[in-house]
Amino acid sequence: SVILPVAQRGEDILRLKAARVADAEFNSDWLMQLASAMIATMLERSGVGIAAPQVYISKRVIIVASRPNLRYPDAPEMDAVVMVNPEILEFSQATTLGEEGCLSVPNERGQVQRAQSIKVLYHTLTGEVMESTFEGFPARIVQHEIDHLNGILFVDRLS
Ligand SMILES: O=C(CSC(=O)[C@H](Cc1ccccc1)CC(F)(F)F)c1ccccc1
Ligand SMILES: [Zn+2]
Repeated sequence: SVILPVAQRGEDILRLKAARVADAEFNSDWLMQLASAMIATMLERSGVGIAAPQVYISKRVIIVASRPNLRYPDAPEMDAVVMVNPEILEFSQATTLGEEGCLSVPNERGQVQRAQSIKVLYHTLTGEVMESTFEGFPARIVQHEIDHLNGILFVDRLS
């Protein structure tokens, strides 16, 4: 499906606080098409996540799709999870330092401190409310993507 352009560091869209998806938008063709275009764009750029502001849509939608990779060889293989209006309800006290990269900050990698596990409340594309716990690399991706919804880039958090 559609591959979208990805905003790069320095573009204002990446620094905005994204708007919540309105109830009327759930189950809409618009939201479905946005999610599938985000997934296609993420896969094309071989990412493990992506946030709507990165494709110039300032709305609170993220995709999380962990897979084993060079840096995290034992990362779980996950089907892409679409999270609408995600909120982190709990952060573990335990944190881990781990390498991150970003499709909006090419050619840069860095060590970021993140909570080892988190409890997230989010809506599915159909508006169903989900509450899930994530650990390790998937938890890291969720925190990285929710940062994008709040105008934060991983380079702002380099240790
Ligand atoms: O697949 C990537 C490319 S960067 C990436 O997939 C970002 C997600 C991400 C990678 C690594 C840690 C946390 C989040 C995607 C972004 F920028 F749209 F959010 C990768 C980079 C470093 C470590 C492991 C994997
Ligand atoms: Zn990023």
